[in-house]
Amino acid sequence: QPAEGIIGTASLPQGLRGDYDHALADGTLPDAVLAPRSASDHATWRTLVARQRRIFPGRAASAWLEGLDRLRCDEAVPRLEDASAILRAATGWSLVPCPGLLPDAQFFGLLATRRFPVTHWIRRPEELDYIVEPDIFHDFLGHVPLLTQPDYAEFLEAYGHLGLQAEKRGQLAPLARFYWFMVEFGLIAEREGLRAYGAGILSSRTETLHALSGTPRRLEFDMARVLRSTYRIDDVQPVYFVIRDYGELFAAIGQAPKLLDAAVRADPIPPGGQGPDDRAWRG
Ligand SMILES: C[C@H](O)[C@H](O)C1=Nc2c(nc(N)[nH]c2=O)NC1
Ligand SMILES: [Fe+3]
Repeated sequence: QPAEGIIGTASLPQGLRGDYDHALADGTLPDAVLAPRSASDHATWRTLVARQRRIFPGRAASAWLEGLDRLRCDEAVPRLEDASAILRAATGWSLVPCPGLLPDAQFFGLLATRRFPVTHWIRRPEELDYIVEPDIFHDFLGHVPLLTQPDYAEFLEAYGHLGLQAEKRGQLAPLARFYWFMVEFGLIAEREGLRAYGAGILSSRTETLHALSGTPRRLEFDMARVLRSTYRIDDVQPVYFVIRDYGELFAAIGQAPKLLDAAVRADPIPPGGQGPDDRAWRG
């Protein structure tokens, strides 16, 4: 059973790519140590963006697509300071370079100060379809566009604060599940139809096609259900949760303190399993 969520550095998977030796106490990388971009890096980036752009119409959430367009990042690996200038003006967020996956405490600490950590390295050309760890394509294209949307921006900061508290109370496993289903693999019901806003979906061609296909189950978002739902990290998701607006995520954070305790004690629901009162999303 793949491990759920990352608790402390100790459980950071071995052999992670990325320059952890030069990482600062808050998990970020100083500009001076950042490897320059090669022509092949920019070519890999352009190929990945162009491939996703072809399947975004009718699948990607409108606020996310507007954010992507505002970031003007189709032609080359983006410079974080350029994107940060746009984000600061929109929602006060900014981007910081990091070596890769960070221990939860550092990760939550950055989110709580409206700084989103973006992995510096980019996958190799022969890894276009799948990589295990997040690279700059997943972190930037997947997570950054929606940081221009005020409700979502407010929610992710609140999630950071909640994460710092939850760590003290040993409630990280259910909170990692919330991040997985509602930040990485979230769907939203828009007037024009069902759309994806999750970073793990929109940065993967396979998952984008699968999430909006007839195959997976889709349930109405329910915080208590999500906090009990375990997941596989090495395959497309069998079940997704659907929100109706980004304000629902911020409201759920408000509910979390009382639900986290119950979730820690409750039996986890296996990936793709049945919940006690699942409400299928009927569109
Ligand atoms: C918090 C979340 O559940 C998950 O464990 C983590 N995600 C990330 C992380 N670190 C980075 N850089 N990016 C993530 O998405 N550390 C922990
Ligand atoms: Fe991610």
